[in-house]
Amino acid sequence: MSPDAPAPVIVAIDGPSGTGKSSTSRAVATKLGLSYLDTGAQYRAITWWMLTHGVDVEDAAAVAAVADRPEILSGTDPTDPTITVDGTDASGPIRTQEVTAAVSAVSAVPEVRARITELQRAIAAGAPTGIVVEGRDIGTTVLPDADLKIFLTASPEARAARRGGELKGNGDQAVDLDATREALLKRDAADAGRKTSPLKKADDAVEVDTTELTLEQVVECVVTLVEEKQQVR
Ligand SMILES: Nc1ncnc2c1ncn2[C@@H]1O[C@H](COP(=O)(O)OP(=O)(O)O)[C@@H](O)[C@H]1O
Ligand SMILES: Nc1ccn([C@H]2C[C@H](O)[C@@H](COP(=O)(O)OP(=O)(O)O)O2)c(=O)n1
Repeated sequence: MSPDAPAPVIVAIDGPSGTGKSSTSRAVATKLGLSYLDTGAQYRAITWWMLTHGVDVEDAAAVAAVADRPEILSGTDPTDPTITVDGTDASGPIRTQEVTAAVSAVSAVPEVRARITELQRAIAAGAPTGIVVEGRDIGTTVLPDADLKIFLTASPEARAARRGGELKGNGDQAVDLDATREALLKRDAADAGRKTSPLKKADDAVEVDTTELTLEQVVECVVTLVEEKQQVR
């Protein structure tokens, strides 16, 4: 790195499902020329591997025993994020309902978290200009020294409507918003209730309630906060 290149900036964005973490993180990273890491995709990828290898995802010991087996690679270009498992593109299969229903159980297993956390820290340390990392425990556990921590929230109704919009976009005509809302809340409860590294706002995170904000407004807000941090460094 040249002597006057700015130090890499590390941004952690956490929050429950449907609060806008992925869309916000990708847009902020693109605008600021940073790398991007979707840690939920990594937990989904290891869950998909468990399901396709016949591992009982409710059996924590069985999951722990093979947690180091899958090779998970994340591409960190925010305009084209990729994920492969043992060399196979997993971007489609990790979004199925089957994986969504199993991911909280798999990601609660400490050996899974240790493995994935190590990958995440290595990726963040290797990002040349810095990185936006989004998930549930980035500000609290993975990158506690991040330059900026954001915790996104939104009402369950707004989050269900956003997810419902995505399902409709995928061709699903009969989206039941109540069922979507219940499924989101159930996953939030599992993610916030687990022992190891639960979903939680870091004490020094800035909380942004996105219920009444457009995506553009949220992105603008986070970009401004990153730029403020960069100026004082
Ligand atoms: N502030 C917002 N207002 C309206 N829709 C939004 C907003 N932020 C995100 N969305 C939309 O909501 C959906 C879920 O957003 P996403 O970024 O995947 O959330 P998360 O990563 O927190 O689960 C996407 O379709 C996205 O375009
Ligand atoms: N840092 C993280 C990121 C995700 N997880 C787990 C818990 C989440 O329910 C799943 C899926 O995360 P993902 O961000 O893909 O979820 P949604 O986009 O909200 O559907 O992974 C986690 O335990 N820790």
